[in-house]
Amino acid sequence: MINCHLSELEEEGAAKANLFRILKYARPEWLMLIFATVNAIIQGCVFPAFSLFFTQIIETFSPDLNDPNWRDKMRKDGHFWALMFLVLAGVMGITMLFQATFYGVSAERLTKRLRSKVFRNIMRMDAAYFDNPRHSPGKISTRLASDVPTVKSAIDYRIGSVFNSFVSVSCGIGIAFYFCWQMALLVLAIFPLLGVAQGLQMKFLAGVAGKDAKEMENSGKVALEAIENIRTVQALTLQKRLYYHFCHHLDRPHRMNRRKALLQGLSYGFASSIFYFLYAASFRFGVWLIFAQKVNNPMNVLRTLFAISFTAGSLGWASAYFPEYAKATFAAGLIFKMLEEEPHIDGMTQNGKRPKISGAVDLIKVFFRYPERPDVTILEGLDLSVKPGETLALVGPSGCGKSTVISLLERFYDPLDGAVIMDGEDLRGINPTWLRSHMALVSQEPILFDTSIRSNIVYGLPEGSYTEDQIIEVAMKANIHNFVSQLPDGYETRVGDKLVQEALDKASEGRTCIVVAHRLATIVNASKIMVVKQGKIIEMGTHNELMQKKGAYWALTQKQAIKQNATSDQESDDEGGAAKF
Ligand SMILES: Nc1ncnc2c1ncn2[C@@H]1O[C@H](COP(=O)(O)OP(=O)(O)OP(=O)(O)O)[C@@H](O)[C@H]1O
Repeated sequence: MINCHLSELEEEGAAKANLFRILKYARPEWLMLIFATVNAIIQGCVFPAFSLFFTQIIETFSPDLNDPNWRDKMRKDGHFWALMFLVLAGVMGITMLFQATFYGVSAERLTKRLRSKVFRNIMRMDAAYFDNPRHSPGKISTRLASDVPTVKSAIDYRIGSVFNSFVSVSCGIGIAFYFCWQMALLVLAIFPLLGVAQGLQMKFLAGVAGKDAKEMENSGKVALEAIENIRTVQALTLQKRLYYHFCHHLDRPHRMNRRKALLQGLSYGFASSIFYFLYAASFRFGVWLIFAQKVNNPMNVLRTLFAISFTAGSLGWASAYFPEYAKATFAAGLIFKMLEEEPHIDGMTQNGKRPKISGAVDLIKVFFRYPERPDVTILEGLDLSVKPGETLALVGPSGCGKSTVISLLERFYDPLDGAVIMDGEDLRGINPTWLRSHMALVSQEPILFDTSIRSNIVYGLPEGSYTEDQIIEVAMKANIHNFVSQLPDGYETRVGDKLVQEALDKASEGRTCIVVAHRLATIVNASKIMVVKQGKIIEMGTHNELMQKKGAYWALTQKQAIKQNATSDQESDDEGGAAKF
């Protein structure tokens, strides 16, 4: 997991973020975090207090039976210390409640803010950003879905246990040295052994788990491939061979699991016996200290021992925070890098001019390469000019750069050299939202069949398998029923690219129109036709002019006529190669 994040960080050119950077993003939650931390600190005092109270209870229940008032004393002390435990219960409950709530709420608020900020920043990005495979939809959605929530574990309730345990252990050590420093030194010398034993155990288990997972993955791969290609497997009678192959891969991880069980047992046994060894050594030493008259109150030996051993347990909870924190720093590194990324063309900026747009378009000596294909020049000094209200058709072989011209006009990309000018203004100076709101981009692929609306809805269904009501229900769900009902022919209105062309012709009245046409029949009436080849305009004129010229355009029309004849039997000809050059 960590290795995978490390390589991702390198790929993204990001660095691990630390707690302070994460906290910087959690600024609005600071007050809540401080309040939760104060509670964690107060809670940290509960265990040291408990260790002291515990000794007092032992003392209360070991009365001096020669004292005639021992019953009264025990009753009084018993009630008092019971009350003290009640106080601890209250403090523990309240501090836990506040900690869990306020750390939890802060973590959720941070996650929500980060998620929306990351998404907003993604929305600002330009087309080149999305062309990059590192920003594929899968990667971006993983960042939003899993990496953002991982960041929150740096400031959720687990961080409370770190403060809590720090306070707890410090107070425990303080109490221990206060009551019997010799004993404190001994206990502190032995305690790290317990930590070492547990640490070794964790490390050893993690190591084995890594190799194990890899082996298991191999056997899983065999199973997956075999099942996916079961027909081939059966046809070639490979079942037996695959079975042995699968078992072979299983063998190693399961053998390791058995070994792991034994080693796990050994390390658990070792770690837990160390705990009692600590007590054994401490009591033995305590007795020696008392008889050597180094301690005058025997109870102080217990106070010292309990102070450290009761508080040290909290270190275990605190240690649960660090692996989560490590993951959070990686995830935060990736997320913060995404937040810091600045688009070359900011799709949501408020900056830029908002000139009156009448639709005069000029491309002046435009050079362009896609950032993801820097070695291929798509446009090589392309010049183009359209007056307001004119219709310009771009024709040319597939891949010659027609759609690229549209992308530059929409300012999805900026040219490498030259300029795209709208009404005398370089696009780079115009506010992108303003620019785009004055344009309509209509896809060239018709998505409807050239028949009635009714037939489009029931397309492919056998006659009689649907009712009139069902057709209307579907149209209502698609929110087109009202629109369709208002048409003169209602559900019998013919749709399809003929109608689409009509609608486009109407919509383009009085507007500048740049058409990337695959079917030349659709552009015969264009005010200007330009033929693009190898990133340049090689021919320009009206349909009649270009036909008379008998050049590249004429050649294209001839090619299309031949192809169209060849495919005339097909119902839909638009996407069927014939229309494409
Ligand atoms: N985002 C991109 N990144 C890299 N290369 C691209 C990108 N978009 C298009 N291209 C390549 O740029 C060249 C020009 O593409 P463009 O879409 O402008 O051609 P076209 O003339 O519109 O083609 P068609 O008639 O097939 O739609 C093609 O080789 C295409 O593969």
